[in-house]
Amino acid sequence: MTRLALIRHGQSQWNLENRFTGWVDVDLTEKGRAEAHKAGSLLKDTGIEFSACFTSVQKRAIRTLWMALDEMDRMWLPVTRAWQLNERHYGGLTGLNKAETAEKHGADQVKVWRRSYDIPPPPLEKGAAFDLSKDLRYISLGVDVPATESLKLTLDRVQPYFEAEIAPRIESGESLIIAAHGNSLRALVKILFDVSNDDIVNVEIPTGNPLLIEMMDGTLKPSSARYLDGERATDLPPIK
Ligand SMILES: O=C(O)[C@H](O)COP(=O)(O)O
Repeated sequence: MTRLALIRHGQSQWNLENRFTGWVDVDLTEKGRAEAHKAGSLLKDTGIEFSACFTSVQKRAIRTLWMALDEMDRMWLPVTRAWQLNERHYGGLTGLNKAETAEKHGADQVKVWRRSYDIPPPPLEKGAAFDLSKDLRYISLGVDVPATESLKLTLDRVQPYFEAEIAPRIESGESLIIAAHGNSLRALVKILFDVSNDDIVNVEIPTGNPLLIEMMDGTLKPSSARYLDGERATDLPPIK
């Protein structure tokens, strides 16, 4: 049986402050670190041997993976860091408080920006605060930092990477871990569970709670899926 474990990073400092984060490289809170440790403990209890891990180039996901692997006593596993697994870029909303933004623009508009499939937040102005186009990691990777991303634009960078680098290894029978972000994982869930553009609005990924997906051998088709921390589980799309 091939498994894929998806882990959204533990609570971040800006999750705690309820601020739109996107590509800003905030770290985990103490609660987020505890969530990462618990994620590792839950994965260890499954007894599953994973062969490799993938994460983003953002420290909240990288550190979550490190701490989970530490709990699993598997820190030696290969880890690939890919910008394609970064959180969705929140554009001009980056750094703003989500509640204040809802007061200013209306809760419905914020829900559209946060959870709709193809409507991006307003773009971030070049040179504005949180403009990461001069960030050394993206310059060294030759990445053109987006001004904003809808979930569709996020999926348009996640999917090719997943299909090129991760899917073939799952199809060959490897069990893998992906530690990433709320919206880059929503993109992956949309792909794996064939979720419609309308239904993806209702998919939420909890922090630091491994989503363990069992795949039909040799395929990318989920046969079962569950969050390992049942008390913090959110609704999953149906398996078709
Ligand atoms: O980027 C962020 O603000 C969070 O990591 C995800 O935010 P969201 O749940 O509002 O999409």
